[in-house]
Amino acid sequence: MRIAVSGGGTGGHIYPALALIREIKKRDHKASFLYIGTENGLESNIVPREDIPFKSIHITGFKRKVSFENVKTVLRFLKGVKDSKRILKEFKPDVVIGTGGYVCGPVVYAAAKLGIPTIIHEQNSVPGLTNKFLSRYVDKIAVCFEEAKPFFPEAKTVMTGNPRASEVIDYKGKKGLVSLGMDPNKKTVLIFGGSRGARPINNAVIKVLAELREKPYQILYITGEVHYEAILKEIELNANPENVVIKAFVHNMPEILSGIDLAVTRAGATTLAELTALGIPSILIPSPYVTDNHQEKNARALSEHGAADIILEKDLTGGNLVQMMDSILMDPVKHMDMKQAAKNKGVPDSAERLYQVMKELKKK
Ligand SMILES: CC(=O)N[C@H]1[C@@H](OP(=O)(O)OP(=O)(O)OC[C@H]2O[C@@H](n3ccc(=O)[nH]c3=O)[C@H](O)[C@@H]2O)O[C@H](CO)[C@@H](O)[C@@H]1O
Repeated sequence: MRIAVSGGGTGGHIYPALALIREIKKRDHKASFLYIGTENGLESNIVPREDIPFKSIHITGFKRKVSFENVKTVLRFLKGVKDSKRILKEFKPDVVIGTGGYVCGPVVYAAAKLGIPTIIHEQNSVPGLTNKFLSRYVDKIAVCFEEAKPFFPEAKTVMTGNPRASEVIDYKGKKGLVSLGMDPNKKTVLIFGGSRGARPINNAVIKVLAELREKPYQILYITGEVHYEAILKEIELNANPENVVIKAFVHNMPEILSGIDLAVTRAGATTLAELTALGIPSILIPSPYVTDNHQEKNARALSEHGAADIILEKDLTGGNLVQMMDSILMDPVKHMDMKQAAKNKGVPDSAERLYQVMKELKKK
């Protein structure tokens, strides 16, 4: 099968696409792939590491307010459609799949207009603008939350889950933590603010760094690439406790996740798919800056089942974060219950489900 994939901007849209490609490679050795992204999204850094052919188009997202920028965006969209058509005609895919981010708009729209079978993958409980727009033109819409279904035409929509769930369950043990110099015999908390990091989470963590030194657990704290240098400068004064390892970004997240006991994070949908597939309890601090507040809805879909605790950003302090981490890690019964509840929400066979949808589309 020849498959063109498009998804970008942030990790939450890129990693599901890569996980799907990885799954298909295992099952169809002859499959070939083309990834279409932008030069300024995280995809231009992440995808080439995976040895997948990468082409870029130039496109920007719509501003929600009326502005002249939007006129330029429409022009760029039309140019993006033209460029996508040229790339697609050359590659001749059997199926085109979009995994979110505004780059998918022109690519998947162009594919639909060329009569190529198309799918969009919506990771969130509330769809973004691009997927709402594309849902009219595509053949299938794959979703990860029951809550997302009502936003799309029923006949086209299918529940697959997020392929990243299938990728992370292939990793076992604490090799990833040990490679960072961490102790495999200690309980571990992973703190990160999604794929780009989150300043409010960083602010809260920095304030309690010294206090964390006394804890019987260790912490892997990922700041996000753009915040890293500033954070290091800020904590020079406090000195970094030995049980806290600080990184800007890790490229081997599945290897890390298999070894952790608790995650403190934003409520990005791909992160949640990973945590639930592995049955990892979490403290979620949803970003309030996303479309339709979808992260809080993602988070509630877990917390309502006991799989996660939520701290809203407006209530976040270093103090209540540490208190909540302690209350989960120091209470084995609560920890076990949350693990089980998280696992119950996981969809570990997502990649296979999505691949089936693609195969059926190709047959038609
Ligand atoms: C601000 C914004 O618009 N965020 C959206 C974006 O989030 P974002 O890109 O942060 O997405 P997620 O939290 O869903 O996924 C982050 C991904 O990056 C990986 N990772 C993270 C840190 C690191 O050091 N290494 C690493 O590999 C995680 O394991 C995960 O696979 O896409 C998500 C999925 O559509 C949405 O739910 C989020 O609302």
